[in-house]
Amino acid sequence: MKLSAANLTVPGRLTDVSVTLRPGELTAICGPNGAGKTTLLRVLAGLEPAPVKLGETPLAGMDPHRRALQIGYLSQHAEPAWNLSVEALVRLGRLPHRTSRAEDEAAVAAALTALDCAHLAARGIHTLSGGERARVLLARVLAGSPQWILADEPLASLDLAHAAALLRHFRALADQGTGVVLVVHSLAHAMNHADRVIVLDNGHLAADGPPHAALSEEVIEHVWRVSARWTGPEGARALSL
Ligand SMILES: Nc1ncnc2c1ncn2[C@@H]1O[C@H](COP(=O)(O)OP(=O)(O)OP(=O)(O)O)[C@@H](O)[C@H]1O
Repeated sequence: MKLSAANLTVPGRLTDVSVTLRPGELTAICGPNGAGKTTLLRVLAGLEPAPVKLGETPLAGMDPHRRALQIGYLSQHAEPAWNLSVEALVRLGRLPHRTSRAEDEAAVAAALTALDCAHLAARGIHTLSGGERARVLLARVLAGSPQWILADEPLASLDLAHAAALLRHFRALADQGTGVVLVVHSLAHAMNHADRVIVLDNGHLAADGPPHAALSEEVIEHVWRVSARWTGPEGARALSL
């Protein structure tokens, strides 16, 4: 089912933004600081009142339990209040499901493994490094096996190897039909790994399309006010400033 918003306006934050996101695609949302990326992601996750639809059903009227099964959201500044063990925290991702204990445990184990967190399972979340904590919080989202994953800067605190592994995992999920929507600041990540890029500029939709078009040098100059050149082969492009 598509996730769509038509003529979305959040006063002072988004102006007349229309997007239709498709399952099975990896979509990157890019834009300068304050452009409205987090606001758009939160709205698409149903966390702020707005005319967003999943298929033909308005998110606002959807049963919260059903919505939680469909949409997994990772906040940019998630900070668990309690020092739960990593395993207990990731298990919270199973809360919307009414499945057997064995199924839940299998999903938790798979999510921990996918994010390279299995060795941290018994640790308290407050004892982890920033990057480890970021991986665990994303593992919690993955454990819920949502149809849509909306993640706000999931790569921001990951080292090179974990970022590469996570991008491969997102690609595999998208190829299996999950809708993956990521806020990213690295335009090279968006260019090389996304199927589609949405560019926001000061609350407005500046571009929406395949990466080579949405992140053309002209768009980058216009939106980021930076003169930059793409170099290197397709799939491994680098941005030279
Ligand atoms: N709760 C709020 N109330 C009022 N204004 C807000 C609120 N949250 C964000 N804003 C403003 O809305 C604009 C968009 O913010 P948003 O967090 O969506 O930007 P962003 O593109 O995610 O930025 P960044 O790259 O810095 O994380 C900014 O000008 C911000 O100051």
